[in-house]
Amino acid sequence: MRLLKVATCNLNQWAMDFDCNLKNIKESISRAKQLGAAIRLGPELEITGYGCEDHFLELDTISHAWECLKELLVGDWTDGIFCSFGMPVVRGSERYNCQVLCMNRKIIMIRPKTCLANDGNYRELRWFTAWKQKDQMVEFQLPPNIADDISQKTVPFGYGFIKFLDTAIAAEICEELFSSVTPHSQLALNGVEVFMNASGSHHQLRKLDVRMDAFRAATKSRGGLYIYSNQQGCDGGRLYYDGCCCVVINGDVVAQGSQFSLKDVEVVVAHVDLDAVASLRLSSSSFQEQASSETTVPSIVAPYKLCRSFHLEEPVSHPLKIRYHEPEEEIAFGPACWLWDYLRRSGASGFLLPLSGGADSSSVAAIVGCMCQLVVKEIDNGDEQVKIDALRIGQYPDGQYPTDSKEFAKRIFYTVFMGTENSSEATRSRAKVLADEVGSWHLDVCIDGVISSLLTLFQTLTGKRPRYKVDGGSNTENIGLQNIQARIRMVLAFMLASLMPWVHSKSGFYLVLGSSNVDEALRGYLTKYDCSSADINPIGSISKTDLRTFLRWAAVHLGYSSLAEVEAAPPTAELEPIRSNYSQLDEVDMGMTYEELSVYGRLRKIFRRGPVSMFQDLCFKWGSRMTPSEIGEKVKYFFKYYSINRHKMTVLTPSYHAESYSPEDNRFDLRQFLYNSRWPFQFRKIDELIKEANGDKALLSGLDNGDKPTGVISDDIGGMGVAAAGSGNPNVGL
Ligand SMILES: Nc1ncnc2c1ncn2[C@@H]1O[C@H](COP(=O)(O)OP(=O)(O)OC[C@H]2O[C@@H]([n+]3cccc(C(=O)O)c3)[C@H](O)[C@@H]2O)[C@@H](O)[C@H]1O
Ligand SMILES: Nc1ncnc2c1ncn2[C@@H]1O[C@H](COP(=O)(O)OP(=O)(O)OP(=O)(O)O)[C@@H](O)[C@H]1O
Ligand SMILES: NC(=O)CC[C@H](N)C(=O)O
Repeated sequence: MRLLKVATCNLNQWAMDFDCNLKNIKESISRAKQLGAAIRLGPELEITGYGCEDHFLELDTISHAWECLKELLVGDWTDGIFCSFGMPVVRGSERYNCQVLCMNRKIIMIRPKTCLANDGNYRELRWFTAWKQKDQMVEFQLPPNIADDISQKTVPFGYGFIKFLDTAIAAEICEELFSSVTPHSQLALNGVEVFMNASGSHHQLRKLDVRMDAFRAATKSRGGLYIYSNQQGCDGGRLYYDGCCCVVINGDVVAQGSQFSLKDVEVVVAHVDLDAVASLRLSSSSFQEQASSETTVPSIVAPYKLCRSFHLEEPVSHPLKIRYHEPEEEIAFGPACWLWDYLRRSGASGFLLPLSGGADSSSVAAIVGCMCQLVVKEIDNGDEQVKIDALRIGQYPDGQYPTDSKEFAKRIFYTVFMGTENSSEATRSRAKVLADEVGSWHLDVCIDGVISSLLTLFQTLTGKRPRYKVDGGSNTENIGLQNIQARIRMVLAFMLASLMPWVHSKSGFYLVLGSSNVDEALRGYLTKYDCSSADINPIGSISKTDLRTFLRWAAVHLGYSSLAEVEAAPPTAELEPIRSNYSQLDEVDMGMTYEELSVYGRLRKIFRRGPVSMFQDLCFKWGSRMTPSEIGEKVKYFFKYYSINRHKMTVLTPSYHAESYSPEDNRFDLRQFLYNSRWPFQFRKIDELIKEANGDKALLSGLDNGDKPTGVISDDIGGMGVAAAGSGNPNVGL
């Protein structure tokens, strides 16, 4: 037997905070050593933090990373433990994203990433070059100050693996695992038994199974020990890195860390028998045949043993059932943890949320409540760092600390209902009841006085006073009157957020939370610079359909029972007067349902459909209940409003990135914002197709929601109901 104990970790790094990152790295090594591990793996670019972005272009960033690495190497950190550290390295005139492999105060090898992540949220090619040379490693000259201090001048650099006396180990860096030609397949045939994947991978709803399936597939038939490490938390941007460090052997998960947590450092270990890997490989004739003819990958020798022979001091790790969160839990915990990191790192004293009693702002209130619950739970579990942060943010007197989530919420969370004559008693009271359940400090204000002052000012200036449509006003007047209310709310929200702490004799400021959802953004059904313009938004990339499912879940599982009523109410902006024969409803106003918007949103972004191909897809999907010309009208209507309002995406409040259908313009869904909203060429094509399909007469039978006409659209494109994280959702891109 070759018994090997390995440790991997989730680290809550912060881009450019080298002290914080180094502290976490040291803590993870200490714990790995205490647990008796022979290997410690950390996340991708852990020394700088993964999300440094253009700071990677600064040479300071590279030299600080070396300075931190030197500190690890001159101390006893790497004594007796093989460590992988993630950091950027400059070689000549190229910058590489590397795993630096060290042991016993020496660098054994530097492995640059060969396949960079450059889709969706990732832009690694902007900062790094992919290492392309696969046939030999090169000699890397260490920076002089490092070389002197660790008495080592050079180190092998490149693609390859390390032959220890009792096993062979290689790095595989994040995206490489998901690429078409994976390093691990070639390395396994070269005899590599242990793979160390350092990753910087963000949370996306229902994505975890894609990752877990990849680890299992990498090792199930060809055998192998796969160790995965990831960042966890908000490292300074819109992404939440979702940890889930784990260890997999021959397709079985034997250790799995948390996906959502407030901890700065989480270390998991596994104790495995590497002979199980050798034995599986030797039982496969095809593996041996292919191994015997595989091109030789460069390797270097490290004269150390990492394994122990048979002993009974500790059992080997057994296969575990993989833990997947339900999507509703993902919506609660991911944004809650992201908010906590943001809050404690921003220097703010809490959050302020304009709470309308509607589905969106109520979801945000529930997420903040969930954050408070997690904080109290973590303090209860003995997490000192969470306690220190909570005491500081909550400004507790000496000797007191949070023991109750509602009490904590009262200190750090203001909610404010800003009613007008157009608000209903139902929404006002729903806001109040939910605030009581969550524990926030709730304010209820009437802003009619401010609105009428503005209108009087306008009248003095122009001699005219706009009227609502129901009172005989034009469309322009109607929109103008709505937008005044919406924008005043934004101004008032920021005013309260900066001055309420002063009113309550507290220091600091509160961050304003936004609560617009992805569908409203996509359709542009929001006022530019209204209450959707906030400091940060935890639900900005989540669809209304998913939020409603979340509300039903949260009513039960977070204990905020009033959310069930919030969910059941029809969505309304309450910006127009309510009359016996009129009340404003979102779906009527928008000219489409939220469910339809979800379908358009997914087809547009995830399936990269333009107007014409979206029309074609929807003919298959909706063909049994709508005519092609009806579908054509719907598609045109959607694209018209999408394009008219695309400019609003340029100023969208920074949002937690949770979904691959997000229309967020700044980092993820990069598009122009001035369109010809008549789409003349595309709409003409749709008209031609309708004509060819014989217009209104052509009804396709047997093809509806559940059918998958083109093999592209899955039947869950409308929302969360169907697929949970572990159920193999085909819609998630990594
Ligand atoms: N191409 C372009 N590039 C850059 N900017 C452009 C632009 N076209 C217009 N604009 C600007 O955008 C303005 C129009 O946008 P905006 O001011 O938002 O106004 P608008 O989109 O006309 O109206 C807001 C809509 O949101 C709805 N709504 C629903 C629910 C809630 C809320 C709420 O806020 O609570 C609002 C409301 O009913 C109304 O239909 C123009 O006046 C102009 O300043
Ligand atoms: N009466 C109100 N009091 C406080 N805030 C409000 C009020 N009306 C709207 N807001 C704020 O403005 C945001 C946008 O308003 P909108 O009417 O579009 O609501 P929404 O996006 O449907 O959200 P909700 O479902 O929370 O009403 C809301 O999410 C909320 O934060
Ligand atoms: N850092 C990376 O290489 C990211 C890879 C991949 N797209 C992921 O999300 O996991």
